[in-house]
Amino acid sequence: MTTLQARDLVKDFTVRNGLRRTALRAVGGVSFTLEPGRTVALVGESGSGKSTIARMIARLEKPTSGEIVVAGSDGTPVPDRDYRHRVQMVFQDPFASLNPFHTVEHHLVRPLLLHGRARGRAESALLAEELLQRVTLLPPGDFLQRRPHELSGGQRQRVAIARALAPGAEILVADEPVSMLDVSIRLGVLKLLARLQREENLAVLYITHDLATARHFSDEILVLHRGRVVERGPADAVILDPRHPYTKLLAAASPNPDARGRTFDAGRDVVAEAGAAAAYDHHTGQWEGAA
Ligand SMILES: Nc1ncnc2c1ncn2[C@@H]1O[C@H](COP(=O)(O)OP(=O)(O)OP(=O)(O)O)[C@@H](O)[C@H]1O
Repeated sequence: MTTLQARDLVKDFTVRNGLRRTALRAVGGVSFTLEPGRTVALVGESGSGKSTIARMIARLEKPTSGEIVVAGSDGTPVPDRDYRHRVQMVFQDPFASLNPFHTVEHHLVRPLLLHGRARGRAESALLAEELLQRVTLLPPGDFLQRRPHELSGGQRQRVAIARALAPGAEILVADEPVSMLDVSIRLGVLKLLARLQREENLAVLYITHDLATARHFSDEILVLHRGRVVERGPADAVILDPRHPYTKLLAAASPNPDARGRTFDAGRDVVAEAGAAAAYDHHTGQWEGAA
């Protein structure tokens, strides 16, 4: 099985400010490990650097410094050409990530052939059916010839997950995979990811701004603020007993009681605590009163 280590990842972007160009540090030294059968959640507000980390893991963006090492079960790094088989991404927008002109079968057969998982049409058609079974689009025969506009948002996201699995992925990076779906179908897609992680021993990086689902669907949580990890630990501990003022603030601001941890139990005290702790000094980059 495959393990991924992100070590001290840094990403700087150059941004134009009128005529001037300035450097923006989107990710400032983030490290974590993705292991088979475990989910790590990256949580943080918009702009905290979550997607940039996902894009670096998926090799859509090059780190400014730091490294990402993917190793097989014997601990040796996998060759570069294997990286893309093993590490795949599920994007936020299932409407944009599928090609409206192609059938579901095409979306699955293409990576199967491209990554050498199937030889020829018959084998790839069979494997495409198997992939649809794994993401519970049943019976597969009902879905193979459909085009994206003939699917619901949840069904599209299942196709996107099946496509990510097609190359033989063992590490899935899911970047806000349900935030664009109807609330009523979000849970189904998250449960599917959890089942795949459990039954197929996948390593999952779950990126979200939703603390409640991070708590329920991950083993470890990393809280990101301005590109840095301000708190990390076992999911329940981070949500139920947050130490860092920023985590407390996020938890207190969450509309979902499940994510509020002590706030949910202790009512106004912790909200007040979070409010008082929300003193971020933009000049020093420090949080006042951090525990
Ligand atoms: N290509 C880019 N060029 C310049 N700046 C960028 C680029 N991509 C991201 N940024 C900046 O890097 C910072 C982190 O952005 P990122 O998209 O990683 O955050 P995020 O936590 O994923 O936010 P969201 O939830 O809104 O996607 C932001 O300030 C963003 O404006």
